[in-house]
Amino acid sequence: MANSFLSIEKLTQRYPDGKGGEFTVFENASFGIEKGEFVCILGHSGCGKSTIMNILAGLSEPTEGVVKMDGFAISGPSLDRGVVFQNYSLLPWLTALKNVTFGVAARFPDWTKKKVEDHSIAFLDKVGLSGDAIHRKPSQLSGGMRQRVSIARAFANEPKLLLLDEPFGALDALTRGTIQEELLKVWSGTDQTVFMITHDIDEAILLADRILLMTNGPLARVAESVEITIPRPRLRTDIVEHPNYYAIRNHLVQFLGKRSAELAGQVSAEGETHSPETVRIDKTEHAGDAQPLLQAVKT
Ligand SMILES: Nc1ncnc2c1ncn2[C@@H]1O[C@H](COP(=O)(O)OP(=O)(O)OP(=O)(O)O)[C@@H](O)[C@H]1O
Repeated sequence: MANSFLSIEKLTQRYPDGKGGEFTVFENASFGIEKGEFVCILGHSGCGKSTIMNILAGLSEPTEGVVKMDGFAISGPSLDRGVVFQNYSLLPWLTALKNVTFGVAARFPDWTKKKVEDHSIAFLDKVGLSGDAIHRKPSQLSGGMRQRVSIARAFANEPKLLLLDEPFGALDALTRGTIQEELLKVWSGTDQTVFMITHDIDEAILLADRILLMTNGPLARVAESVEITIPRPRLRTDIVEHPNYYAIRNHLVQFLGKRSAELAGQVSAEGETHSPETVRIDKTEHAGDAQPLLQAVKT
């Protein structure tokens, strides 16, 4: 894990409790993410998902612990790490295209104006935006179109790590479904690593290689790492037919409905590290007859 592309080592976050003391959001959390992986994190409100994401983005410092990317400790924001929030955060005075070229030109200062523009147009096209729409300002676009611009902008900058904080939270279900598939399309052609917060179990199964499950806070922990044993490319309409789909889904629902509370609030022993347990659920014939339906292996 310490050799992973992204290595989260003994991360602890405490905040003042407003009564002169402090409370611990999570303690000694340790996990790794490999290059090119798409990892989603699921957990109840307040368990510390956004706190972890802000630390990975370099927007805030943990109370203790370190995050390393490519072996180097993260400190402060960097163009190597792109963030997409739920509220789009586009520059309102620029067109959709200019919102993308703005970042690309900063990231690749040696490129000609034409190269920057062609590259940006190609990424907008991948998320289904072309023609007139790319010359409109954010206020003239729908919520779904704005979020497409945010995603195109983040991928066009080619950061090593993309952090997505509930990017589809504000969208209606139909738009959400289309953009999820566009996101997969734009990601699958790259070796970019994605870490995404979502509250939507089906979205996480569709998108992720692995889902990290957090117990409830305070004193939350990343308890499990559930492998999504459904081959890619995945389509929303097809994956529900896969023999592993409902087995994985039920496991996630059980965790969030029950075990996230049962496992919550455990104080660590001095110096203890909390690494998630790997959970692999495979009901396909390739899994082998002798294999149990659910394997839980400590990493
Ligand atoms: N700057 C801060 N000062 C004090 N407490 C904070 C601060 N930021 C977050 N918290 C607290 O830390 C805990 C974790 O917050 P965080 O936003 O990371 O949770 P979350 O899992 O992302 O929740 P949600 O799913 O609702 O977005 C919460 O109890 C929150 O109130």
